Amino acid sequence: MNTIKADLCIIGAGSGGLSIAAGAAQMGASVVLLEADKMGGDCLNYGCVPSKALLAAGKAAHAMTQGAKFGITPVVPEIDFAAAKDHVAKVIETIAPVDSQERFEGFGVNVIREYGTFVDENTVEAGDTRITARRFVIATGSTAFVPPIPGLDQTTYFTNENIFDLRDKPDHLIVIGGGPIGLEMAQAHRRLGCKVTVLEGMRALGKDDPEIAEVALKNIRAGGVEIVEGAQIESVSQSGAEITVTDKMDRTWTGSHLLVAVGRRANIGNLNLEAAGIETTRAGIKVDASLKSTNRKVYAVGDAAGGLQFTHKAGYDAGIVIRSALFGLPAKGTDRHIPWATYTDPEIAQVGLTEEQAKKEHGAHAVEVLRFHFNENDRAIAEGKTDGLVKVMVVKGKVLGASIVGPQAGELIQLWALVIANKQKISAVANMVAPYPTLGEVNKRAAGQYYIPRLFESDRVKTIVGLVQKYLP
Ligand SMILES: Cc1cc2nc3c(=O)[nH]c(=O)nc-3n(C[C@H](O)[C@H](O)[C@H](O)COP(=O)(O)OP(=O)(O)OC[C@H]3O[C@@H](n4cnc5c(N)ncnc54)[C@H](O)[C@@H]3O)c2cc1C
Ligand SMILES: NC(=O)c1ccc[n+]([C@@H]2O[C@H](COP(=O)([O-])OP(=O)(O)OC[C@H]3O[C@@H](n4cnc5c(N)ncnc54)[C@H](O)[C@@H]3O)[C@@H](O)[C@H]2O)c1
Repeated sequence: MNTIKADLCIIGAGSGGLSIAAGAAQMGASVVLLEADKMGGDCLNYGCVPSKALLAAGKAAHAMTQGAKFGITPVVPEIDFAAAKDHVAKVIETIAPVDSQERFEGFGVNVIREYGTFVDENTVEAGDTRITARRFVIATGSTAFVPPIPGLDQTTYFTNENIFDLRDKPDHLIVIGGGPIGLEMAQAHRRLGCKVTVLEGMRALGKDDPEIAEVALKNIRAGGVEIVEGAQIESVSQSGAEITVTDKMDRTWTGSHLLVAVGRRANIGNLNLEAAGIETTRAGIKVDASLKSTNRKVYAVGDAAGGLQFTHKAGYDAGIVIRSALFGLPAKGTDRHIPWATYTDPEIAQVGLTEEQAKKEHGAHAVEVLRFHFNENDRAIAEGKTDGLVKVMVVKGKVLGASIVGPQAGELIQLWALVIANKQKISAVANMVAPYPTLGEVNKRAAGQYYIPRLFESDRVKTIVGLVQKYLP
C-alpha cells in the first residue's frame, strides 16, 4: 500500500472537485484528486453538456419548420438520429480537455483514478493508496434516483447516464418525471422526430413559479409533447419491444423506450462516512454554511452536499472551500443569489425568491410583483418569439427575486443575479440604459413598472408638476 500526505484530498473530479483542485494547486497547495469514473463528472459526460448539445440539435430541426412567418417555406427536416448523437459526442470531446487528467497534472495535482473511501477521520483509501490530508473535500456528485416501481427492474429503461448513448431513434419515448431533466429530454427528442409522453406525478416543472412554468409547458405541448400531470407511476412492464407504464389511477401508456428522470440522490453510500465521523441528512452530507461536515476537516460541495444541484452551484461552493481550507478565512455560503435555468424552448430562469416564497416570507401586502411581457419587446416581436414574461419580486425597492420565461431567459436572468448578489435596489436596473432593440430591455421595462404607479398614477406628482409648470419661467 502506497501512502501519500497532502494538504488537500478531493474525492470526485466533477464540477465542484475540479474547481477546487485547479484553484488550490495553482495557489501552492499539494492536492490529491480521486476520480472513480470519467474526469469531468456528470455535467460533462452525462448531464449539462450532452443535454444542451441534444437540445441544440433539436432546435436546428425545429427551426426548419418555422420559416413560414418569415416568408420562408418550411420543410420537414430529415433527421439522422445517430448523427445527432455524434454531435453530442463531439461536443463532449471538444470540452473534455479542460477537465482532463493531463491538464490537472499540469497544475501539479496528483490525480488518482480510483474510488475513494474513508478509513478513519484523517485517511482515505483509493485502490492501493492511502492518503492522509490536512483537509478533505467530498465532491462525489449525485446519480439518477431509480424508484422502487414494481416491474422497473425487469424493464429496459434509460437514465441520464445512458440515454445519450442511444443511437436508434425511439418511436415513442415515455419519460417518467416532469422536472428539468424530463422536459429538456422530452423536447429534444420530440424535435428530433420521436413521439414523446411525459408522465409527472405532481405538477410539471414543480420547482418553478406556476405562472412561469405554464408558459413553457404550453409551448412544449404545442410542439407535440404529451405532458400528463398528476400521473404518479406505480408499475411498469415490458412485453417484447413494448413498454407499458401504469399510474395510481390505473391509466396506462405504452411506448417503445422509457426514460426515468424522477430526481437525483447524492453519491455518498459507499464512502464509509461513519469511520470518519461524517453525518448525513436525507439529501446528502450534513454541512454548515461554511460547507464543513460534522468532521471539521472534511468539507462537502455540489450535489453531494444536498442543496441546489447545479454546476455553477458546485463552482460557487468551491470558492467557499478554497477561502476556508487554503486561507483559513471564515467563509459562508448562501443560496439566495444562485440562479438556475432550464433550457427548454422557451427557457425558464429563476434567481432569489419566487412570488410565492416572497409573499410567504414578507407578507402578501408587502411584496410588489413587477411584470413585463415579451410581446411588448420589439426585438422579440421581430424574431417572432413573443411568448414569455419577466416577474420581479420587490419589497421597498429591494429586489428579492426574479423569474423569467422566454427566449434566452438563462442569459437575461444574469442581470437580476448581479442585482441580488450585490444587494442592489430596483433603481439600479431602472437607471441602466439598455441598447435598443434587445431582449434585455424586458428587464429594464420590468424595473420601470415599479415607478409607473409612483410617477404616472400619483395625485401628488401631478400636483407638484402642475405647481412647477405654473411658476417655471
Ligand atoms: C441530464 C442533466 C442535465 C443537467 N443540466 C444542467 C445544466 O444545464 N446546468 C447546471 O448547472 N446543472 C445541470 N445539471 C446538474 C449538474 O450536472 C450537477 O449539479 C453537477 O454536475 C454537480 O457537480 P458535482 O461536482 O457535485 O458532481 P459531479 O459533476 O457529478 O462529479 C462527481 C464525480 O465524483 C465521482 N465520484 C463519486 N464517488 C466517488 C468516489 N467515492 N471516489 C472517487 N470518485 C467518485 C463521480 O464519478 C463523478 O465524476 C444537469 C444534470 C443532469 C443529470
Ligand atoms: N438546466 C439545468 O440546470 C438542469 C437540467 C437538468 C437537471 N438539472 C438538475 O438535476 C436535478 C434533477 O432533475 P430531475 O428532473 O431528475 O428531478 P426533479 O426532482 O426536478 O423532477 C423529478 C420529477 O419527477 C416526479 N416524479 C417522482 N416520482 C414520480 C413517479 N413515480 N411518477 C411520476 N412522476 C414522478 C416528481 O414529482 C418531479 O416533478 C434538477 O433538480 C436540477 O438541479 C438541472
